[in-house]
Order: sequence, then structure tokens, then C-alpha cells
Amino acid sequence: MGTLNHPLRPGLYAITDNRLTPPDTLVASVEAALAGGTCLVQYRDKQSTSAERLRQATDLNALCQRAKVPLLINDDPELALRIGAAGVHLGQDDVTLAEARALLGPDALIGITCHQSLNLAEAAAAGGASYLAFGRFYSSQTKPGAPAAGPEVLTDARQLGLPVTAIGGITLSNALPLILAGADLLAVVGGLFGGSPNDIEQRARQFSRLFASHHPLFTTPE
Ligand SMILES: Cc1ncc(COP(=O)(O)OP(=O)(O)O)c(N)n1
Ligand SMILES: Cc1nc(C(=O)O)sc1CCOP(=O)(O)O
Ligand SMILES: [Mg+2]
Repeated sequence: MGTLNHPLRPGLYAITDNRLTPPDTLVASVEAALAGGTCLVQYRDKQSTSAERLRQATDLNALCQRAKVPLLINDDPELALRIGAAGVHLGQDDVTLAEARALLGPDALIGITCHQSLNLAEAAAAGGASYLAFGRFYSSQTKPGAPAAGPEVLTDARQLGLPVTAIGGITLSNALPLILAGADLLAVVGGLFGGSPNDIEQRARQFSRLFASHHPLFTTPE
């Protein structure tokens, strides 16, 4: 991961959720996650109105810029462009990588969902993706219907030379095998923002410690 020319650091990738990080607690929750060492944030909200999404994403972008942590917008390159976010995360049924890259430019971070498929990952890498996301690895309350994946795909995907992200049902108890299999980033919703809001910072710090102990390229932020 560190040999490539991109600003992604290995570590915890926090993803927001309308149910677990509702509008009134969104900023405080992400602030706590950042204080615990989160190194990438995704704003994912499939329920709010466009106006609400604009306001929330704008607030998060200011927070993430202060923390020098990239903010990605799920599904919506136009919102990312409008607020000056670092990039987007796109699934196989979303706007294409080529369209998003054309809109956002060469420096934008664009992550692509590859499920369990090295073929999808190869296509995403050839098309200029910034990272490859695989999952879901465990059962997920946030997205129960996501197709299942096994950790070997993380190991195999490392040959493509892009940061490898794991997602789906990840908690502090089941995260380590994914890091050991080759994940550079662990994308987490429920395992970070579920449970007591008072413990978000501590949970983020414990995820960060797992990376510090087990990922060869982990660095603490400046
Ligand atoms: C890091 C990361 N990986 C996968 C996804 C899922 O994206 P997608 O398949 O487009 O599904 P939705 O998130 O849009 O429901 C993700 N968001 N982030
Ligand atoms: C948004 C999403 N995408 C997935 C995939 O496998 O593509 S799993 C998932 C949900 C992640 O939330 P949690 O950490 O609560 O399981
Ligand atoms: Mg999507």
C-alpha cells in the first residue's frame, strides 16, 4: 500500500449510517471516530433529502479537513464535487468509475465495490480506482443482503497493487483475521457506531491499535 502514490493510510475506515449516526449526532460521532484514529470517512445516507445530505456532508467535510482525513461520499459524485470532498465510493450499480473520474478529476479518491470478485477488482484497477473494496465478510445488520466473501480474496487482491478494503459485519472481535489476510482498510458501520456513543472514540482507538500491531505500514497521524 505504501509504495503507491496516493494519500490513503492503512487503518479504520468509518462509514456513517442514518440509523446509527442520525443527523443530530452525526458530527459528534464522526468527531469521536476521528479522535480515535480513523483514517478515512464515508458519508453514506440513503434516506435524507438532498438538502439534508448537502448540509450533513458539508459539515462532515469541514470536520474531516480539519483532521486531515479524506471524506468520501457514497454513491454521489455530484455531491462530492459540490462540497469539495476527497472523492466517492461506488458500487457495481452506481455511476461508473469512468463517469466519476471524468467529473472529479485525477486526484479524486474513488473506491469500487468488488464483492468477492478478482475480475471486478482487475477491471476497477485498470479503470483507475483508488482502492478496491471486498465483502461482506461477516453478517451485517446494516446491509444484510450483501453477497458474502471470504478472506482469501483480500490476499489475492494484493497483487493488484491498490489498497484493499474489507467491509461487512466487522467488529473488534473479528477484525484481526482480515488484517492478517491483507486488508489495508477495515470499513465499519455497526462495529464502530453501534453501541454506546460514549465509546466510539475508544472503539476507534482499539481498531487503530490492531493496525498498529499487525499492519506493516501503519503510521500514526501527524
Ligand atoms: C468501503 C465500501 N465498500 C463497499 C460499499 C458498498 O457499496 P455499494 O455496493 O454501492 O452499496 P451501498 O453502500 O451503496 O449500499 C461501501 N459503501 N463502502
Ligand atoms: C455498506 C455495505 N456494503 C457491504 C458490501 O459487502 O458491499 S456490507 C455493508 C454494510 C457495512 O456495515 P456494517 O459494518 O454495519 O456491517
Ligand atoms: Mg452504492
